[in-house]
Amino acid sequence: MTNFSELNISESTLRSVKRMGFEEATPIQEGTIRFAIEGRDVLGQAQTGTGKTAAFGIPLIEKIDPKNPNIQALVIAPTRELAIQVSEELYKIGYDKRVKLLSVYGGQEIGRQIRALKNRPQIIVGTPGRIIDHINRRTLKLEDVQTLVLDEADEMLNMGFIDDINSILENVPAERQTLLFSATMPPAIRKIAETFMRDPEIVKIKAKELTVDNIDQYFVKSAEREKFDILSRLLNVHQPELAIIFGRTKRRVDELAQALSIRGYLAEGIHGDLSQAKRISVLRQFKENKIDILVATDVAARGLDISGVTHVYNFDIPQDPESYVHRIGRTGRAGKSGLAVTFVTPREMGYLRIVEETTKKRMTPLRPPTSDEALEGQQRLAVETLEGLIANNNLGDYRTFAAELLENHEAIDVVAAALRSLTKEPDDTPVTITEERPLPMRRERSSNNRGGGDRGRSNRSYGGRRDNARSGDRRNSRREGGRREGGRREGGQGRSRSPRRHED
Ligand SMILES: Nc1ncnc2c1ncn2[C@@H]1O[C@H](COP(=O)(O)OP(=O)(O)OP(=O)(O)O)[C@@H](O)[C@H]1O
Ligand SMILES: [Mg+2]
Repeated sequence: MTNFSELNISESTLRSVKRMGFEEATPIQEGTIRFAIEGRDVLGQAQTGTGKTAAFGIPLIEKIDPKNPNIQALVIAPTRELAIQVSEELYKIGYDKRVKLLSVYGGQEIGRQIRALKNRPQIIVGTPGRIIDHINRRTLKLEDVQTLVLDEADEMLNMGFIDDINSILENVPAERQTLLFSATMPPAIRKIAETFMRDPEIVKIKAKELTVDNIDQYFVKSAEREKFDILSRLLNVHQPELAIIFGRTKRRVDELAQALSIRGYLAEGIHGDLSQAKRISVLRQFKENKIDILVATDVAARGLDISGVTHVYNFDIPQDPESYVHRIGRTGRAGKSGLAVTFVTPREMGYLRIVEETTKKRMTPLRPPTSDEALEGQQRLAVETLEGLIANNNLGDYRTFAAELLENHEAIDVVAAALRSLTKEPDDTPVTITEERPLPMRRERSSNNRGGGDRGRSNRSYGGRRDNARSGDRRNSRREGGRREGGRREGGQGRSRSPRRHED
């Protein structure tokens, strides 16, 4: 591990990085920052959640000349959410240097952007379509751009932005530095590198697997129509602090989000058909923990960095392994642990094997919890809640009523009733989930070389218990509109929690 101070970074940026809580550079940062600061073109590949944003963000900020009021750097990101996220991170890195930046993306009123552009930002972060729009309107002057960044390059290709990128590049000086970052490196990215970059330094953080080790990966084989009930039970057993559920289509996302809400979970969906304001507000609620579950399509969640996502559920198995890597990469970020569960219908098992071959990691089969186990998960949560309240020793007047109850009833009945009132019992309210057609049949490949890195654990029945044991800092008061207040840490000390409610 390298300290940032060994990377030839200015004092002001060092201060910012320190303020952001970064102690040491991650491998991709260590590998790329030096070259990028020297002015070399860099192609960086590293697993999801390993700090690629700062890997280009730090050298980019370093290169900005504060006295030059022109646009000196252009960062292209595939989606609005990512453009916002990247610009927020760049803002933090450039804070001490007082770098001016602006993000431009579709859906935002263009007139406002044009006015903001007149404030002379030095860095532009934007989505391809809107950048081109501004180029055509001549509201974006790119003659002075010295650094060009393509973030999430693989996704931009998937989204068919190649022509847009080509035409943006025609408007950026040829004498420039190009930084390209991606979590996966399909051949098309290499081709881009050959076309757009000058003798790039290729920094590939070798990982045994494409996915990080701190994500436990499971799969559930299930008929399409049983998926939702299994999902609800899993949620009750796992009790995720923050979860993202991926669906294959927009309709799927809408239906899932609604069905989960009907069953009493704090869930919202995001996908490309929602207005930009709605998407941003849903994301904000999720980041602020006002909702527990984000239901999303691939595109809507790509690259999002939301700290504290503990669980990812692939309600539909993704069509290609790269999407799988990106999806589950929303958890297990910055060294934290995470859990991923992929639903797969029997016909789709071939896809699962292809994912495993690509990630070189086997998924552990997960037995769907029974409804009794799901109930037990909720009961355990109620027990923890009570224990937390007791540990807090803040029961004041309740003692009088407790004594009254105990005079008339058996102690065990009183406690059982208290637990029952705190337990979210299985909810069978009918919901509508339209059946999705399975992916086209794909024959399973031979499985004799399936990397068995995970084999030793495959007899574990399911992830719930284990996860229960480590989720000491999850919140307990969900879904109950504030009835739950206490909780217990793994080690037994209680601590208070503020009640939460669904704020719509
Ligand atoms: N050196 C560091 N020390 C601690 N945390 C860091 C460091 N660098 C980045 N982080 C944090 O790690 C998280 C993940 O970083 P980032 O979003 O840049 O990952 P990424 O590699 O771009 O992932 P993805 O492939 O999913 O886009 C962020 O919250 C970021 O602030
Ligand atoms: Mg990223």
